[in-house]
Amino acid sequence: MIDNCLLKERILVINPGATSTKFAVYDGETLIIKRTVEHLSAEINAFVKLLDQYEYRLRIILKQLAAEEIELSTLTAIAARGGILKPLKGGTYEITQEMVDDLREAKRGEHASNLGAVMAFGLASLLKIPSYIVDPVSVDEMEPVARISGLPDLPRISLSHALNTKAVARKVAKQLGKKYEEMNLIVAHLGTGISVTPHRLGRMIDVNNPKEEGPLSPDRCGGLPVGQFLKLAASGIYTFDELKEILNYKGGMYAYLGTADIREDFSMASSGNQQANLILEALSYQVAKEIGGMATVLSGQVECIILTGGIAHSEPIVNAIISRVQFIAPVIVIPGEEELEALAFGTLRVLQGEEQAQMYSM
Ligand SMILES: Nc1ncnc2c1ncn2[C@@H]1O[C@H](COP(=O)(O)OP(=O)(O)OP(=O)(O)O)[C@@H](O)[C@H]1O
Ligand SMILES: CCCC(=O)O
Repeated sequence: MIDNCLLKERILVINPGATSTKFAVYDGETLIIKRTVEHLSAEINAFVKLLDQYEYRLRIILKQLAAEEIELSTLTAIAARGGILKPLKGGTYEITQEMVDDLREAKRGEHASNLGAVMAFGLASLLKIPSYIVDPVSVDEMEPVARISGLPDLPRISLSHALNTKAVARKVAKQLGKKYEEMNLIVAHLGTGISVTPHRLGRMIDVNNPKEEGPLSPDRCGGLPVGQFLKLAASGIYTFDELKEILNYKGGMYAYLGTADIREDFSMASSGNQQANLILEALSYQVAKEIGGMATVLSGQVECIILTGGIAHSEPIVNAIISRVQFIAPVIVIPGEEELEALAFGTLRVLQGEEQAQMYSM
């Protein structure tokens, strides 16, 4: 039964992705609507900068809410996936003008999620209601030792799928009758980017930043042989921007096979494409290797390994990873992501006074 006081809050949740905008409306903990609007690449690519998509994406949401007869005046808060902000510990943060300014400037880099807080704040300001982000991609709970890279000028950076990672970790802890803050576990988020995180007693104490480390993913290179990359960068074949695009959007599986959709790779492999087969094998091999490394971060004290994200729908990939890592700990598979729910629940915890919203400041 739903607690009556939960019904007082109606939250609009916004999660902008690279090629889609997902949004939902929750009454308390109850999902009212959930929609994913896929954007045509011709439309999205027409915008020079990511933040230029603000009105285009917001208009789509408003049109859909009107079609569903959800009055904007009934909303009591807006939640959005937080972007590449300054390093923050996990939790729910009130969106402020300062946060929006940082995201607009993309001081720490561009990412589709940078749009989330900007859209939420813009609409919430008009409606005179609060807006929040939860566990943004820049959650940084790394131990000092994990920050060391090998070159003082280049510290390792904590960027990850923190929102989904923490949400599934909490969910599994609950299923096991424990608290997230009492467990040691590893979460591998297998999406368009891949991040593998060891969680110690509720903190993400290390992680591979998918933009520059770890396994190859559908469209990111992950870690590269750095000497060879240096020669490539100095060769003049590519401009700086082209190299950046390769690292972030045209690397990984896409670079080898021309698609970031793993289902297409499987159909190529099943029609006899040996390269497709090898790259699929490499993906599970590299994910397993990363999980093994993160198990050492937890000194082998791993209660469970969670596989999540879109690729966790793929049985062959999941089975290949499990066969290599099951000696470490039991593996639990939670395909897809729970980001909209995590945003709604994180916001609800604040609105109901269970948790205090943290303030973002430089
Ligand atoms: N049902 C499915 N079966 C197999 N693979 C799937 C399925 N759904 C999605 N995928 C694969 O998952 C990958 C995308 O994962 P996901 O949708 O989690 O990424 P995203 O949300 O775009 O990015 P990210 O998770 O990095 O923020 C793609 O390679 C896609 O082919
Ligand atoms: C920026 C961290 C998450 C991702 O790679 O998409």
